Amino acid sequence: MAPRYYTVTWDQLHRDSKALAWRLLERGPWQGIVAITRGGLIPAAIIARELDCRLIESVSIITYDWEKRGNPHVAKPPVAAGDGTGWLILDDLVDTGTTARIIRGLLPKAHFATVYAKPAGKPVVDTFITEVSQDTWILFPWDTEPQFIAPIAKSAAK
Ligand SMILES: O=P(O)(O)OC[C@H]1O[C@H](OP(=O)(O)OP(=O)(O)O)[C@H](O)[C@@H]1O
Ligand code: HPA
Ligand SMILES: [Mg+2]
Repeated sequence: MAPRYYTVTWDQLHRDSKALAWRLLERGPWQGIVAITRGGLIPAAIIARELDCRLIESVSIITYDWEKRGNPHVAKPPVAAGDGTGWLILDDLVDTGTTARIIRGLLPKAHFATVYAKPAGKPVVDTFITEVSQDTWILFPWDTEPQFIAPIAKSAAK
């Protein structure tokens, strides 16, 4: 288990993805978007809407089984983006940078952007919005649900 968690709500993810879209607008125009499944799909949908981009390619790179990192495996390479010239690659976050390095190898000329970044991944991402510390695990809204939490007075008394 990670020492600390950073919980991201749907509202916050929407706001942060729109903030990323503003930054990326200045860097365009874009031929199309490459979404890294699965985590990149929702930021990619939000940003595609803001940038008025309708051409979406997907790449499937499997690196983690929950918090456990394994050997990265490209389950689906890009087919439509050439060497990446003019294309925008989107993922939810960059952590160790492993996934980013693989996608950069596949699409060396593309611009790589994420909503969140940890320090080890910053050198391999071109644009991001929010940085969290390396020992923080980001909990995305699709991994959580609202639930009862004990009042502070009760939990502090233990
Ligand atoms: O910088 P890294 O250390 O490579 O970590 C970042 C990657 O890990 C997560 O994907 P994951 O492999 O968990 O797959 P998922 O998107 O399908 O959940 C996340 O969505 C990034 O793609
Ligand atoms: O902090 C994280 N949160 C969710 N998925 C991840 N995959 C790598 N790091 C993370
Ligand atoms: Mg992913």
